[in-house]
Amino acid sequence: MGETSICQVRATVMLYDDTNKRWVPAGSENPSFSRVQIYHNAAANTYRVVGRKIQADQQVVINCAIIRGMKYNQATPNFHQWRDPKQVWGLNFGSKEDAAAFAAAMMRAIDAV
Ligand SMILES: CC(=O)N[C@@H](Cc1ccccc1Cl)C(=O)N1CCC[C@]12C=C[C@@H]1CC[C@@H](C(=O)N3CCC[C@@H]4C=C[C@H]5CC[C@@H](C(=O)O)N5C(=O)[C@H]43)N1C2=O
Repeated sequence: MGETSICQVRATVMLYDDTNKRWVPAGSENPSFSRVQIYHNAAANTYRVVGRKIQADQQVVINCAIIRGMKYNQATPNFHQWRDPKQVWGLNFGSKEDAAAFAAAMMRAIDAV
């Protein structure tokens, strides 16, 4: 057990390719939706963002720790982004409601770690 999901949304997970200054879909060439969740490990009080492709292979396309002091940027109502030590992640949400729910859970997690 160990981890509980505190939110689940649909989003296309993007990575910023700093070399070519462009966003690329995580996990494959063509953008497609993933089920993105925030997991909480109560024992360790850690949180992470995990996303799996919704289509067949359930490929994990993001597995990113939420760290203290992380800045979560709600660039538009549908596109939010943040930096981890290695790269910049972007989420293109399926709906503004999903975006708002994810942002609320993300900001709770950032405040809690
Ligand atoms: C200080 C810092 O780190 N700043 C970061 C942001 C940040 C601030 C604070 C805390 C954390 C972070 Cl991460 C920063 O500015 N970053 C992070 C890497 C990329 C970027 C740099 C330049 C470009 C210019 C344009 C802008 C951009 O990317 N978009 C505009 C807003 C939504 C727009 C929406 C969707 C995506 C889907 C594809 C592309 C498109 O719509 O076709 N696109 C966009 O074009 C998207 N950029 C960025 O966000």
